[in-house]
Amino acid sequence: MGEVLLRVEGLVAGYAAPVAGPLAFTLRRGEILGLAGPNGAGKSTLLKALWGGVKVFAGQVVKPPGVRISHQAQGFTDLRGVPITGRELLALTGAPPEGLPPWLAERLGLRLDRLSGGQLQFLRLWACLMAPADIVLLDEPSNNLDRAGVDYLADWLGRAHAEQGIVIVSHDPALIERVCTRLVQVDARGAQE
Ligand SMILES: Nc1ncnc2c1ncn2[C@@H]1O[C@H](COP(=O)(O)OP(=O)(O)OP(=O)(O)O)[C@@H](O)[C@H]1O
Repeated sequence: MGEVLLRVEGLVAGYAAPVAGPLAFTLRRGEILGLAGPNGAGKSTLLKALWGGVKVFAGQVVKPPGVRISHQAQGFTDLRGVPITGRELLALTGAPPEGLPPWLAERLGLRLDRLSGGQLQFLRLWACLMAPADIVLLDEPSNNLDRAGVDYLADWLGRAHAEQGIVIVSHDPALIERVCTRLVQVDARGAQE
């Protein structure tokens, strides 16, 4: 069993008021954990709480010292007006381009606003997934991706995650089924492993 990267205990999170939890799970290196549940159950909020992006009302998130987290949020912090290329975006997060699908590798020299929505989504995912982080949090990674993109992502996750612990929120049951080593159900009444 891999080293424990994250221990989540009785986590209740939200904004002005609590909206999600309690959630409890342990994440180890080499695991891909899926957070599943209906719309509005609080999956994205709980994911953000894992790195401190929303308010924690109860419980705790325990990480060993020095553990680094990378988070790919739903939606996009709009960099398309900024004159940087895909290659420069990867350099910003420390993600190597080696291993990118050919249909994206050949466009790395283009400005971000020259990429399609799906190409940009895959690039953002790669920038997050391949950054030097121990824990990777992915919120709806298959949004905007076509079948080839989802297949490439799923194959990559299936092969290359031994060094990391990954948490995925997704409405794509096929992706969850294919890549997750474990599932945690989130619902309005609470969430427990
Ligand atoms: N910035 C915010 N401020 C206040 N409430 C919010 C905010 N973002 C989300 N919420 C509320 O928190 C609750 C949980 O939302 P969240 O997006 O975490 O659920 P989810 O399970 O990820 O939903 P979905 O599957 O639809 O993406 C919802 O009731 C939502 O309206």
